Amino acid sequence: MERQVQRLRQAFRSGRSRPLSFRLQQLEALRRMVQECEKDILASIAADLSKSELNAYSHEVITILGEIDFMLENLSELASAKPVKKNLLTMMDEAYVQPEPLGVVLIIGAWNYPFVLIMQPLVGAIAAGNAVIVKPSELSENTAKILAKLLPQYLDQDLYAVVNGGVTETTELLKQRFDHILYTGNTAVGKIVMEAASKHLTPVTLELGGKSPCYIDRNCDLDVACRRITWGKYMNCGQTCIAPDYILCEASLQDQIVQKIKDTVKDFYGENIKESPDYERIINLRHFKRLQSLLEGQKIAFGGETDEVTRYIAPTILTDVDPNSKVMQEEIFGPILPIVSVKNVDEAIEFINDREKPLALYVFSHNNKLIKRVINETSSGGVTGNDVIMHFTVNSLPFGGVGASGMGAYHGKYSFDTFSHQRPCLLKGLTGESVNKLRYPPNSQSKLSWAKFFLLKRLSVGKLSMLLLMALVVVAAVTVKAYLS
Ligand SMILES: NC(=O)c1ccc[n+]([C@@H]2O[C@H](COP(=O)([O-])OP(=O)(O)OC[C@H]3O[C@@H](n4cnc5c(N)ncnc54)[C@H](O)[C@@H]3O)[C@@H](O)[C@H]2O)c1
Ligand SMILES: CCCCCCCCCC=O
Repeated sequence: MERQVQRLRQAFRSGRSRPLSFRLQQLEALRRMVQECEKDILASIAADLSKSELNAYSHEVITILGEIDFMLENLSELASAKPVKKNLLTMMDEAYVQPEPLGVVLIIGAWNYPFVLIMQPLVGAIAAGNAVIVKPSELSENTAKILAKLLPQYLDQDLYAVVNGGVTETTELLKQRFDHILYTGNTAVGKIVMEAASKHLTPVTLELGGKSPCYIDRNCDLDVACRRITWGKYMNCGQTCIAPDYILCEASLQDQIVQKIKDTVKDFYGENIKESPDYERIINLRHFKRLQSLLEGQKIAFGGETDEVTRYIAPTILTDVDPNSKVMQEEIFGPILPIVSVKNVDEAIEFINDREKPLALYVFSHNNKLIKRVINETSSGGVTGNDVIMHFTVNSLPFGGVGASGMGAYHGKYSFDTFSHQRPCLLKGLTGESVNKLRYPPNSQSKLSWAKFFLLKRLSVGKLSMLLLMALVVVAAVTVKAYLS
């Protein structure tokens, strides 16, 4: 591992990854890879998650093609130096922020969207000019293998590498020195990653999980709300980091919600859900058993059927759920949807604020003021009002958690920024020593007064030019008057 990281660092130091032309060429190669190898990529995702290839395309490949296109279109603007406002002392100088690559970065992905969670940060890291090691999840082994096979065929091999493996390999990898680590996965491992990174003072982006609440207001189109929730909850068999984890609503809405979700499940997946190409399976036996145990002692209003051999768990709804029960203590990450009753929106807000900050928050209501109130009085990684999941798809929005659901963000411009250092640059000339005397010893009261004038007066360059122009006009008027008289 050490040698591999060193090899990448050497290639980074050669400066090869920096020119925009090189970055664009690598991003184009990445796009070619996705297009030319689409069949193999889809087959791998499909095999890992018992997913149809159509769903593999719409859940994962579309996002990546969109992200690559965004970077290709916007890279030159993102990477350009941004001039900044100056003060009176620096008005003759050049001041700007120059984004620069961080160096060698590590991207660790999770299994539930195994292609997106490696490729989307990789696009940002390449765009920002870094060397990159990606470590796909060992649980989605087919996608891990295809990434290890394809990426070196399309990308510069000295700058970009794939390391496959499980805990042992990742632990070894984390001993190395990186310039940034972006990790996606559960909170417990997030802490391990952060601790390892701290040994080298390496900054981290942690894309973690949590229980994302979904509040349904009485004043709401329940048909639409339930259709959207059904889609977001049972997509990928509930194994989505921003799936609505549980519903909060007034007790009187509970039965209607159950009925409407039940009807939608039938519309989406048919009478025999097991036969539906759109309904996935649980990733492994450990997660299957964990999910089964969450059903124990619960009132199952819908679903609940399980099949260990195929790791099938039916779309399930639990009603009258006790907030202290096990299903409400951990992120569900499966197709089980508890409904917890609250008296009103005040109680919903209190319920959310009594718990860790979630990765996503959903509110359904016709009342925009109520939606805004819930947003203003709670905190979460992201929010979608009157829908679920969709904020993930807008790459002009930063995607990430807050508090226990993570730190930092990526997607689009935010990926570029995450993998860049915003370097402040001030370029002065070698003249102007008379003004500089103000800061050289010996200090005096009068120097301090001048320094205060120059540094604290809220005089922008614009205002100063206006003042100079006015002074010029006055001088010209006086001169003309003197000439005429
Ligand atoms: N915020 C997001 O974007 C996002 C996206 C997907 C998943 N998630 C969250 O991830 C969780 C599910 O993922 P998971 O953790 O089961 O995925 P996982 O098991 O694939 O683990 C994630 C990564 O951590 C590595 N890893 C596991 N144990 C390790 C250890 N002891 N030391 C070092 N590395 C280790 C794995 O090899 C893998 O690459 C859920 O909580 C979900 O909400 C978050
Ligand atoms: C069109 C919907 C795409 C949804 C992709 C969701 C990815 C979530 C990543 C976290 O698990």
